[in-house]
Amino acid sequence: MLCCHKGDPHRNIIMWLDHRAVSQVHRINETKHSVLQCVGGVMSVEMQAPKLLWLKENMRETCWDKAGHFFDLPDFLSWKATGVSARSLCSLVCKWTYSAEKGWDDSFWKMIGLEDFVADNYSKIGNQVLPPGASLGHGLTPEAAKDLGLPAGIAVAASLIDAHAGGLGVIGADVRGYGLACEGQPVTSRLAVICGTSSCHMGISKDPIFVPGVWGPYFSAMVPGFWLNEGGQSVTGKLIDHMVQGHAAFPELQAKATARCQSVYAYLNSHLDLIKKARPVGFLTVDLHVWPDFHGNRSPLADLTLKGMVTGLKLSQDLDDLAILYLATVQAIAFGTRLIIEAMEAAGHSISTLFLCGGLSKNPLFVQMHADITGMPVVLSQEVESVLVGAAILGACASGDFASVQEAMARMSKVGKVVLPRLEDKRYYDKKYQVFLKLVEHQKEYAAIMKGD
Ligand SMILES: Nc1ncnc2c1ncn2[C@@H]1O[C@H](COP(=O)(O)OP(=O)(O)O)[C@@H](O)[C@H]1O
Ligand SMILES: O=C(CO)[C@H](O)[C@H](O)COP(=O)(O)O
Repeated sequence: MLCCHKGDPHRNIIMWLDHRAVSQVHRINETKHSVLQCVGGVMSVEMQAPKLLWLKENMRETCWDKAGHFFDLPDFLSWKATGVSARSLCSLVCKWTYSAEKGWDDSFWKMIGLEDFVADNYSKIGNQVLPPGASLGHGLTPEAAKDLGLPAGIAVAASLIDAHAGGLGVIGADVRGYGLACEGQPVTSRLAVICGTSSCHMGISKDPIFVPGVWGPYFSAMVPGFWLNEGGQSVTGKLIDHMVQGHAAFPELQAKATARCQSVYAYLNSHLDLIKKARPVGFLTVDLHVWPDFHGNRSPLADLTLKGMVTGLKLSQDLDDLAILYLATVQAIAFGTRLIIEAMEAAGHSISTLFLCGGLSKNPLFVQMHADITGMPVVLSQEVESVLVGAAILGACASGDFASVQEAMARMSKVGKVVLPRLEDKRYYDKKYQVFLKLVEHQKEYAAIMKGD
């Protein structure tokens, strides 16, 4: 989020999934600057440096020269709540190239043409940095308290990015008694997957691990004292909505779901159960395959030019076709998670259990497909809004209820349900995964053919 001092107050935000800064991110990546090592070797177009450069190059007079501060959303919210413009270590490290050990790297900002920040000692993007959970100023200001209907002075914590708050809300749960492979193992064997509009894959380690195409290692950016690697998929919930809502049978689906007082996804899931006959539901996509990068690939390919692909379409467009296309899309997202996990494991992570949260974790089909396709058990939290649990953990630390984030995590995250993989279906998913990998290989070949003379 970027906040301008003057200009149109209704248009002072750039959304996280905004991809306008393509030319800027290419130039940033061409510098091969050492800070890029901590974003998987390639900076994402979604990060703040390319967006800032875009603003300087395209809105110099109306925004760049006049802006008081440039904020990430969580820092903007804590500033509005307390009047304190200190930034969270999480946002600066994960999105703005700040290093927990070395601070800002002047040479990077100079090299990409944003030397202005160096000259004014980073006052507009943050020169006071606090660990997530630290108490900010004097808490909620009287003005913010009035807006929120809360007492003034309530403790406000230095924030976490939403995905990181979700990770904090699930990854530390006590798993004793569920027979999970991660029981009695270090917390580093758990991968938190926060699945909403997009998905984020948060793995932690005791020592820094460099995973090509996966962001990090970021020290203490999620769990204090641990390094964080963050994989991600730029559109997941958004992709499912897009595929379903854009289908010719969507009006029929909507009418039928409304008549049953169900969400379209609950209706589709029960429709798939009806048409699967005796076979497992996942087998309905034997000849329908999707590559899910409709908005580029964030991890592990780090290629924003990639596009979505569907193979196996027929002339019919009825509710069965919609349901099967929806299933193939859900599966494609789960295959994307498998690809990210493989990249993380190849670099040194050892992951045995997934902890899912976010809007998509409310969808039982999405959860089961993640278990089946990765071959790992999926833990769902008791409190489905785990991002809010993460925020509450930070608040509890800021108000002094817990001495450390780790202690608050262990006490406040709770396992709700465990979904096991159907290992008997493994061979089928292994074959579909082979096709999945071929799709991207072929897409790259098409691009090369079209580039040739
Ligand atoms: N009850 C539900 N059943 C199935 N899918 C859901 C449900 N609720 C939300 N979703 C999916 O989750 C996505 C939004 O997730 P959410 O975590 O709310 O978003 P954000 O990441 O923007 O905070 C939607 O795009 C939708 O696909
Ligand atoms: O910052 C992120 C990753 O670090 C998330 O992608 C961001 O929080 C947006 O999430 P969503 O698109 O699901 O709302």
